Amino acid sequence: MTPDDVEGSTYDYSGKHYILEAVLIPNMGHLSPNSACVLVREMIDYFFPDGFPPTSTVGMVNSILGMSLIILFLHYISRDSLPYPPGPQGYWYIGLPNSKVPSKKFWLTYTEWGKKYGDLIHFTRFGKHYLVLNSLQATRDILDKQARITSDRANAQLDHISHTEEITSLHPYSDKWRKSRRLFHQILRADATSQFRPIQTRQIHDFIESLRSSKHTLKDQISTVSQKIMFEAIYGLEISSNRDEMPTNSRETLDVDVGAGSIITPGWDGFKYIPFIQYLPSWFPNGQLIAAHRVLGQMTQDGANKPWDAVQEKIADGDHSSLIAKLLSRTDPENHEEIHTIKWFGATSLAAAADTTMSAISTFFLAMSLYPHVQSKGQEELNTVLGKGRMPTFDDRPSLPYIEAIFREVMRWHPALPMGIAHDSLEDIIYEGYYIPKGTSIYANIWAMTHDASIYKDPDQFIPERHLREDGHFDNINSILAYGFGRRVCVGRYMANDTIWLAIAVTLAAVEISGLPNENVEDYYGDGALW
Ligand code: HEM
Repeated sequence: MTPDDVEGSTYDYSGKHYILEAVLIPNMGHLSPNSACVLVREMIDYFFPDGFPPTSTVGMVNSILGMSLIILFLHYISRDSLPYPPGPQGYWYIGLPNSKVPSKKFWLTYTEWGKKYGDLIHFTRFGKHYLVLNSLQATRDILDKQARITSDRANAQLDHISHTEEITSLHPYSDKWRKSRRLFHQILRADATSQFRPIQTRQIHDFIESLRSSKHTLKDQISTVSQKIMFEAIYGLEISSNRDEMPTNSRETLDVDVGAGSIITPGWDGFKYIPFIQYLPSWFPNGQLIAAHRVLGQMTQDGANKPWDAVQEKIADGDHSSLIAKLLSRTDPENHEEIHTIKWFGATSLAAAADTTMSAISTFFLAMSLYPHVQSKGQEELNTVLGKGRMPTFDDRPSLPYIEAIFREVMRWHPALPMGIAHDSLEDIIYEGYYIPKGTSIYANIWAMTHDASIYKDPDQFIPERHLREDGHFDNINSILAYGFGRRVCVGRYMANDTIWLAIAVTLAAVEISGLPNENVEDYYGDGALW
């Protein structure tokens, strides 16, 4: 190789030592891809003069050193000489250690870190890059405007063991996701969700009855109504409570998922990227995580199979009334791919809807308990518009602006997924002079955005009035940040809007909320991401 092979280079190519020198110099952005290839080829020649694989011990040591340097070199040239966004520094390869990765109420920590690092916070874990976006502007620029390259989901070897990749919310950006999302859209788009309103109405009225008589905790009852709506709407199945075998299964699946490195907590899935981790024996540090993924895999499968089998039994008995049965009746029985999509549409609906809906309704109860004057104002509006004793219906929604404002404030005050679900980047991104490498997990800190004091005065206070405008209009429902961004925005948001709005309106019309019974307020506004 001659100096001409490397464009604009100032190196002395008289000996092979230039390779080491080049590798150790971080700013390699001036190299063209061609020149980089030539350099890598030269490095291979240098470290493997007798060919590959090496036959002696010295050759083996040489090759390990050589491969490490080549990887380091490729890493540096891909940075295009721009810095990563600022963020907490970790150790080589390990990146940020466990003890430094926020796990409890992590959205608060990232909001606090934003004061030090700014709107973009970057860190690494085991070679995986993480980026937290603390401002709406940066989120719109990266997740909305660049949605074509920021709509992937992380997918590691362990996700095959846990089968979580079968859940639509966790599908990589692929044809499989597109097909599944199309099915969701067909059933849950704005003008289709009214089909579920009779179910939502009946279940929410039953919930009010249970509030008066049930011995279960309030949280259990809220969880029950959230799950009952989904089981009936999708599978046509009646469950008795959230402690039934089927829903408990989906609840526990989520718990195990969080423990096993869920992608709703930035950095916690980092260990999944340790090379060959799926082959570690269980006695090895982190080896138990593989076992946890196997358990998760069984639970994920059960969560999909049990309601599916129950529907098949109903179909065999001649009952074709459920949504799943209707979808199957339109599908060629030989089209196994389509049937698989329908099956996992059901499982995803349960997993994605139940706890998010529960979180929002719990937040409403907490707010009414802490802000009794808001409750009174809501009840006054209901009495004035509907007359005392009449239960609100979906048709009343446009004439109840204060109830609408309470709903909007619930969604702002404590979003169910305060940092959404990570979007992974499919290409390198340069933003505001920073380099965001391909494969970065990008989190929108929704909580930081809905608590931005420059937009929401006294953001920690529950103030529905902030949503009331003089012209009487509300922002489009799609502006609710709690539903996420870009092409992965929550596809169930219209159904969620209906359930949560009706639960708020009917509860206010029917019961007085005064202090939360027998439970710690923190249970409603707790450490978990979902509630
Ligand atoms: C309070 C209620 C809800 C909230 C706050 C919520 C929030 C979210 C968020 C933040 C995401 C991730 C968006 C992103 O990646 O940027 C999401 C995705 C999703 N949600 Fe919801 N959700 C709710 C209810 C529901 C319901 C009722 C359903 C279904 C019936 C549902 C189905 C889904 C699905 C399938 C996805 C994955 C979309 C995709 O990856 O393409 N959600 N949701």
